[in-house]
Amino acid sequence: MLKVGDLHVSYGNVAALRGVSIEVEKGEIVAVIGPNGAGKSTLLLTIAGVVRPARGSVMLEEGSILGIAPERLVTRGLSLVPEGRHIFASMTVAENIRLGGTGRQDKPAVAQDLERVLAMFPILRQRYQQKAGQLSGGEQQMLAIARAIMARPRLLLIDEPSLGLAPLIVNQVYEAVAALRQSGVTVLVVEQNVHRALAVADRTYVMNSGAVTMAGRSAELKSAEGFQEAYFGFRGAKGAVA
Ligand SMILES: Nc1ncnc2c1ncn2[C@@H]1O[C@H](COP(=O)(O)OP(=O)(O)OP(=O)(O)O)[C@@H](O)[C@H]1O
Repeated sequence: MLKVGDLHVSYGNVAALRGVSIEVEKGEIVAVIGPNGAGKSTLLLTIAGVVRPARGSVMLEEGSILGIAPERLVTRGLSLVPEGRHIFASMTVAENIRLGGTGRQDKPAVAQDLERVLAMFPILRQRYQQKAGQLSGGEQQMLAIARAIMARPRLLLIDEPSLGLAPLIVNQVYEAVAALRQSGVTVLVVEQNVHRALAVADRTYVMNSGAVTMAGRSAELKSAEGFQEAYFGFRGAKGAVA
């Protein structure tokens, strides 16, 4: 579904990605974990066409998508839920959700998808006519995911869905992410919360200082030899990754 090869990205003289390669198979949930500043968001933003790499390749289903603008990538089946959600606070929940389907011609299917996201996030149905700015952080995260789903992505990129949310709300958000698999959406999620990422993802990449330092099946990764070093970049205290 997605093949990223040898990506190099710099912001001025800060090297954010130093030769990152990852692959995501159709139907998988794949996580990218790593500490602050590892380059996780930069990786997602580069795949989504927001940031231009100095070098490397990004292939979506065999075709290069490098240099294609984010709004055009949506029509190619790739949507991004950015960190910080970026919902429109002064618009209603309904208006925000409908924005995700803008540009789609298949109106009956849009109506079906609307029902699907409201079934997935019942709280959004309850808050349907409220201003999005009145929602809690967790509800806004759900709204951002719902809006992205309305574009019918085949590949959904999600940046730090648990950021700043209470554990109970994080559960709901992650239940929704897990449920996306049933609707045939492939997911690449960036997460600082190692426990959540490993619980939801089939496979996980560990990043540190702009490079992939470890990768494997999530179930095996946490207890794998060298995981602490891969995550922290040095031998961290045993059990330090929660
Ligand atoms: N717009 C920018 N301008 C300059 N440097 C940046 C910019 N965005 C990110 N960086 C730097 O690039 C590196 C990678 O940052 P990035 O946000 O991709 O990491 P991250 O793993 O997503 O971290 P976090 O979890 O804190 O968002 C860091 O050193 C960061 O300071």
